[in-house]
Amino acid sequence: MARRTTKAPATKQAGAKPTVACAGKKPRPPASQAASSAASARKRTVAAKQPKPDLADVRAQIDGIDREIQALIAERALWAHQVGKAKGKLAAAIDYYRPEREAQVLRRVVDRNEGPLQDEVLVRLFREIMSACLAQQEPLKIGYLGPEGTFSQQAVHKHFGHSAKGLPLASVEEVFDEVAAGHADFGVVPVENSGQGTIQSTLDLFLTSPLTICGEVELRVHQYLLSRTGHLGDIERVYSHGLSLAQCKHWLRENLPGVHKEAVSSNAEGARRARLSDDAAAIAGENAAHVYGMKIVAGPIEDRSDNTTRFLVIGRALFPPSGHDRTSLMVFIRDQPGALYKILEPLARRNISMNRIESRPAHGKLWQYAFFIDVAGHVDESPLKDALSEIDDFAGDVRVLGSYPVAVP
Ligand SMILES: O=C(O)C(=O)C[C@]1(C(=O)O)C=C[C@@H](O)C=C1
Repeated sequence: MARRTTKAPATKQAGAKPTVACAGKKPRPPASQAASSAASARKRTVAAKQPKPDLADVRAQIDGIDREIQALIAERALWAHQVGKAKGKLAAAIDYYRPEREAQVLRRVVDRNEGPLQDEVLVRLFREIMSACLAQQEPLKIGYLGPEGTFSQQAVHKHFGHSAKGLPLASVEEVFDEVAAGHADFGVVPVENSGQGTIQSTLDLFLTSPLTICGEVELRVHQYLLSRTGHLGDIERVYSHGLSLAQCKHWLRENLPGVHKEAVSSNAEGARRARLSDDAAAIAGENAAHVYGMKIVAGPIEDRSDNTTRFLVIGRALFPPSGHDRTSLMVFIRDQPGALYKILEPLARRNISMNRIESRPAHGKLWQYAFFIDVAGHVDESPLKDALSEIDDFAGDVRVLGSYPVAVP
C-alpha cells in the first residue's frame, strides 16, 4: 500500500507517537508506514495461527495493534487539523465541513475492505474518526426531529458521527426553520420509507424553503414495542408516530387487536408519554428504550424486514461533486401540452437515470404542480449540466434543491 512520505505535524499527546520533526534527530518513519508493514507481517502470522492460540499471546498482539491504531488516529487528527489550517481562517465549523470529501474517504474504505468486518461497520468507525477530527475546529450543530431517541437522531449519528452536536426539535418544520435561521448548521429530515413511500409533508416544505439538500442517509429501521412494565397483557394504548404505526400495522392487528392507537409527533415522544402509565406502550427504536428507561415487550415488530427510511441532510449551501452523486430538482412546469415530456426527454436522451418523480400541488397556484425529480449526477458535471440548461429553456422554473453524494452504506 502506498504511504505518505511527508512528516506529520508535532503532537502534544504523550501516549500516541505520530512522527515528530525534531531538529538534529534522525526522523522516525511516520507511524502510518511502520504500522503498514507491521500490519502485513501480522496478517501472515494470524493466517498461520494454531487452532488453539495462547490467550496471553493473542492479547499481547491486540495490545500492540491498539497502540498503533491510537498513534495513527492521533496522527490523522493532526493532519486533519492541518487541513483546517490550509483552508484558512474560516468563520465557523460549517465552513470546514466537506461532505463530498467525506463520501470519497468512506467509499475508499469500502473498496479496500477485505473483511472480516462488514462495510457498514468500517464505515461507521471511519465516520466517527472524521467526526472527531472535524470537531477539533468546533462541533457541527445538527437539527433533527426530537426528542432524544428518535430514528432521526440515529440518522444524525450515522451521517455526522457522535462528535456532532444534535439539536432535538419539535417538528420537521422547526428543523427547516432553525437551519434557515442559522441556529443549526444542518438538519436531518425523513423523506421516504421503503414501505410507506414519500413523506409528502417533508417534500412540501421545500416548496417555500430556500434550503438546499446536502446529503442523504439511509437507515434500517427496527421497531420495538416498549412499556414500563414489559407485559403485553397490561397494554391498552399504543403511542407512536403515524408512520411507525403504519410500519407495524400487521403486527399490531395480530398481537394487540382492539387496543387504542394514537399518533404523536415522534416515536420518542410516544415513549416519553408511555412511560407515565402502566397501561400504555410506545412503538419506537431500541434507543428510546434506553433514553426513557422502558422495557422491550417485543421486537423487532416492523412488518417488512427490509424496512428502511431515507433522510435528507438540509443546509444552506451547494457542495462540489464527490464522483457518485444524486441531484434533486423541483420543477414548476408551464401549463402546455407535452410539458412534462419536454423535461424528461433531455434527461432520457443523455441516459441520465431518474430515481424518482413526484408531483405536489404548487404553493399558491391553483391546479398547478411542482415536480420533484431525483436524477443521477451532479449539476456541475456533464451530462446533467447540459440537460439542465436545455430544460431551463422551456420549463417554467427549475430549482436545483441539491447535488449531493449518494448515501454510503
Ligand atoms: O479533507 C478535509 O477537507 C478535512 O477537513 C478533513 C476531513 C477528514 O477528517 O477527513 C474532516 C472534515 C471534512 O468534512 C472532510 C474531511
